[in-house]
Formats: sequence, C-alpha cells, structure tokens
Amino acid sequence: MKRGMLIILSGPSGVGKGTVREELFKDESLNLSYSISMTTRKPRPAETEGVDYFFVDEKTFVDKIAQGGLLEWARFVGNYYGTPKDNVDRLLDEGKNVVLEIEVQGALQVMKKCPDALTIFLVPPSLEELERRIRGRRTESEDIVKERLDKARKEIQTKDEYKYVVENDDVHLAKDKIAKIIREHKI
Ligand SMILES: Nc1nc2c(ncn2[C@@H]2O[C@H](COP(=O)(O)OP(=O)(O)O)[C@@H](O)[C@H]2O)c(=O)[nH]1
Ligand SMILES: Nc1ncnc2c1ncn2[C@@H]1O[C@H](COP(=O)(O)OP(=O)(O)O)[C@@H](O)[C@H]1O
Repeated sequence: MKRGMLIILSGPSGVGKGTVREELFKDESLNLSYSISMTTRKPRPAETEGVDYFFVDEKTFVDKIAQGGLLEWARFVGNYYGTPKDNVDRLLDEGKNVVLEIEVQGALQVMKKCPDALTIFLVPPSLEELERRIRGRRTESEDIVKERLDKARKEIQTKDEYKYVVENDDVHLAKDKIAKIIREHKI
C-alpha cells in the first residue's frame, strides 16, 4: 500500500486551524486522519480525552520525551504539547494522510526530520481579527489572551518556512484552497 502523506497545519492560536480542519475532515476523498496530541494543558469544557488531546500530567509528558516517544514537542504559553510518534507511523503505513495541527516550534522540528511533509501555515486577515477570534472563543483568561497574541505576532514571522501560506478569511474558501493543495501536492 502507498504510504500516506504527512500534513502539517500550523498558524497562530485562534486563526481557525481547528475550524478549518473540521471542514477538511468532512471531505472523505482526502483520506485524512488526525494525529491526537499529548498536552499538559487542562481540558476545556467541550474537550474530550483521547479525541481532542491526551491530557496528561507533566511527569507523564517528560517521561514520554525521555523514551523518545514524541515526533516533536514544544512548550507553548506555559504548557507542553507533543505528537506521539507510534500513532503517526501506523496511520501513514495504513496509507492515511495524517494531519498534525501544531504550533511553529514543533512544525520546524518536523520539517527537519521529514522534508517531504506538506506544510501549510494559516494566517488571519489581520491581527485585529485574530484578537476578535481568540476573545470570541472565550476559552482563555485575559492574561493568556495577551500572551497568545504576543506569541502570534512572532509566529506569523515564520510563515515563509512553510510550503504554503493560506489566509483564513472565509472558512469554506480556506478549506477549498487547502483541499486543492492536498490533492495536487506530490511527494
Ligand atoms: N508542537 C506542538 N504544538 C501543538 C500540538 N498540539 C497542539 N499544538 C499547538 O499548540 C497551540 C496551543 O493549543 P491549544 O491550547 O489547544 O489552543 P488552540 O489551538 O488555540 O485551541 C496551538 O498552536 C496548537 O496547534 C503538538 O502536538 N505539538
Ligand atoms: N474564517 C473565520 N471567520 C470567522 N471566525 C472564524 C473563522 N475561522 C475560525 N473562526 C472562529 O475563530 C475562533 C478560533 O478558531 P479555532 O478553530 O478554535 O482556532 P485555532 O484552532 O487556530 O486556535 C473560533 O471561535 C472560530 O469559530
């Protein structure tokens, strides 16, 4: 069976990665599978263990790093986030196109290890709109919103490291652009 494609979907917090990803996953012809990350962040009310993330304590996370069990990992605004390696390998072997929805430091690590990965950076129409989206989601405290916005400004500066930059103005347009990129990208 043909091995699947590794797809990195990155971009600042609140740009709409999760929202666009949900639209992409409705399109079964793309043959996508989501890599569930491990994090030390506390679950939000609407999140489910083993679906949105594997929620773990810091010791479990650090042990996983020590065992070499993560394809990449990063600290982001006070918490650890990482991609369990076994799962990604298994899904790629099954021929799935595997989506990693991860932040910039982790994406840069994967680019080094897997230069063939299809890398996509989502940008907001403006920083003002990004702020509206983060606040509109009402999942973070004021301090954390400010930290995430500071981080976003720096993250956006790395966009040219990615193979494709897509603006998320309208969710359906952004989904269509990414679907086209996935269909046309050849390893
Ligand atoms: N490096 C890395 N980043 C991740 C991983 N999982 C999630 N992230 C990123 O960590 C950042 C914070 O995630 P989260 O707290 O869920 O906030 P949200 O993405 O804004 O809803 C986002 O940019 C995520 O894409 C991972 O496994 N590795
Ligand atoms: N194109 C868009 N236009 C307007 N609002 C959007 C758009 N995409 C996402 N949003 C909203 O912005 C907020 C952040 O989106 P989310 O998918 O959680 O971002 P991320 O996963 O990048 O942190 C959500 O409330 C979502 O409904």
